[in-house]
Amino acid sequence: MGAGKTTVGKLLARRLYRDFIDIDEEIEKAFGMPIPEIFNVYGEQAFRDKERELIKAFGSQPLLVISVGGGAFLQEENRRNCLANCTVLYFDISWDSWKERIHILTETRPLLKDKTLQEMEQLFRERQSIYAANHSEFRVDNFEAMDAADYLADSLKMSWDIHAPQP
Ligand SMILES: Nc1ncnc2c1ncn2[C@@H]1O[C@H](COP(=O)(O)OP(=O)(O)O)[C@@H](O)[C@H]1O
Ligand SMILES: O=C(O)C1=C[C@@H](OP(=O)(O)O)[C@@H](O)[C@H](O)C1
Ligand SMILES: [Mg+2]
Repeated sequence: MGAGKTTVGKLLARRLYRDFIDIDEEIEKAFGMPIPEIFNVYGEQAFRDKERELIKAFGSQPLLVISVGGGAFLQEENRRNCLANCTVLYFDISWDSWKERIHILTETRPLLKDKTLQEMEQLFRERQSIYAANHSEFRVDNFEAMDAADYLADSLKMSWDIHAPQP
């Protein structure tokens, strides 16, 4: 969480002339309230169930750029659906860079609320092996959001050119 998936995803979609879907935003629309409130009122499991349902629905639609929340890949079904139907880009960020962003994340990410820095680091490191299930990794540390979107759009276009079926 906080690696820039939503921010960069939105910009990338524009560069690729595709619609952008943020699964968290869709979950908020479905419950009619922001994520911290969903966690408070309905609990994390209800959030995860809706997340799974929406990833399955949007993930099978073509020509979208989709941002999923940082916890989505903890569910095997989400990993399976995304890897089968989508090109999965992992936004990798170093602990040192991420640490600098924590203060802008804590209000809106319930999983970071009331955690010590040490507990956050543990969560951060535990999750890295789960994110190894991807098609391509992108180290975000040294990129401004616009530059990240430019870089990813160019890389994707180049790989589509290379892998396009020959006439
Ligand atoms: N490349 C970047 N450089 C610096 N700050 C960024 C970058 N990408 C996103 N941010 C900032 O980090 C915060 C989290 O970004 P967000 O796109 O919501 O991440 P995610 O969807 O991965 O949780 C936002 O305040 C955003 O403005
Ligand atoms: O990592 C997580 O478990 C979560 C990440 C958040 O999305 P971002 O990765 O977009 O912050 C959001 O889905 C929710 O707060 C839970
Ligand atoms: Mg996001």
